[in-house]
Amino acid sequence: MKLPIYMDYSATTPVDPRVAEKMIPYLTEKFGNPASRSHAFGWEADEAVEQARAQVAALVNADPKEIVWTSGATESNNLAIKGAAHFYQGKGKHVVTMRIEHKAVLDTVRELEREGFEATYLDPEPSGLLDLEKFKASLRPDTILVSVMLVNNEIGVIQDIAAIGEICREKGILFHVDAAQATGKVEIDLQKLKVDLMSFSAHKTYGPKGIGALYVRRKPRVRLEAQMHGGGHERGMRSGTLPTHQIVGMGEAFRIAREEMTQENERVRMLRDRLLNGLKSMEEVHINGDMEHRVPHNLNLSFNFVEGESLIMAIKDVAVSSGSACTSASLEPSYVLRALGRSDELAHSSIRFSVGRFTTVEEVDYVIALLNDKIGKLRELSPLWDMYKEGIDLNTVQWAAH
Ligand SMILES: Cc1ncc(COP(=O)(O)O)c(C=O)c1O
Repeated sequence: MKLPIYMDYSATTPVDPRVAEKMIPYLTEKFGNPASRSHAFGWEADEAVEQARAQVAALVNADPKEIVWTSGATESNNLAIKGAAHFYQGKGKHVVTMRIEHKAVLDTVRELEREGFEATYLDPEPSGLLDLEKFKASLRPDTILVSVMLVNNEIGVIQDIAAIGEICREKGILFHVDAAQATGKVEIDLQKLKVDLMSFSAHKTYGPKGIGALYVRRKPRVRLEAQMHGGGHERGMRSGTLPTHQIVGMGEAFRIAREEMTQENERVRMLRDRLLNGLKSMEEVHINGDMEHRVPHNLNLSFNFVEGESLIMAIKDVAVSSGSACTSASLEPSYVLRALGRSDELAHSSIRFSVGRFTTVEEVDYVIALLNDKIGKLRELSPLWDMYKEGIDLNTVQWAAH
């Protein structure tokens, strides 16, 4: 078995070798600009772009004409939220989202607030799920847009976007969904869902980085104000020469996802559940987020009485994400876990494990053994752990002020 072990598939995935193989000719001999309408190089590239558009549309049961290429889910979220808010601002200036959205949504909504829009950030239930009654109560006559993610990147919880969409449609409010973490994990049927805008990214689904797409509903038609101005590509919604090789990669990655999703989810769920069983036999291990409404590859655990930074250092041969300060750009413990009502301590001691297509049983068993060993050792160094083991209620202890 090769070290380090990769268990951070929610951060990014390797490009599937089948995807890479399809991309290479479009970097070399098939290098034409898909916007060149007057010669065979352009036609060849354009054909590949349109085939990929159909492959992306097929995974989510959309019309290929509803797919707009972008540089990734960050750009798709920006285009959807700012594009819709700017276009429809005459109807109202209120936007609703959730506190556990990805920063690509939260910071975009904050930007709208700076422009004079108003925003409501809904808290999830402790499970991570949105309470539909609280959601309904947040809507106002001037609400023009709701943005709720399908799958949360930290805790893997799946929101009920079918129900949220019904409520939005009934009230004539546009509904945007960030589905960056959902493709290949969750069935998405845009013929059935009342979703108007949906963001996708290739690199979370075994495609290349730097390419994504935005679904823009045609019936009823959704309009957007462009955020990138130029040659009028993508029906004026997103200018810029299309990166054919990246697009071909995304198309092939989504084709594979559609074909292999059922078996892959089964295998990945088995690995995730094996990991959970091997870790939860330890004391004071807390699961973050609902386990029932959750993608099969994600596990987010807090290891009480262990400092997140020390744990990450102790298991440096295993690539995972931490809800703790020093491994992320911000100094705060995970805002997602805090929004679930987790204490700072538990948020700091959290680890997100995300397994995937190339994870093996051997790797899972190695990680289980390593964590059991290291957590045992780290806890031996913790005075709080000693007190807990002696049966002292830590909530009643008077700590000295510093
Ligand atoms: C839920 C979610 N939205 C958006 C993004 C940003 O996607 P991209 O890296 O394609 O810009 C990510 C990835 O980190 C994500 O997990």
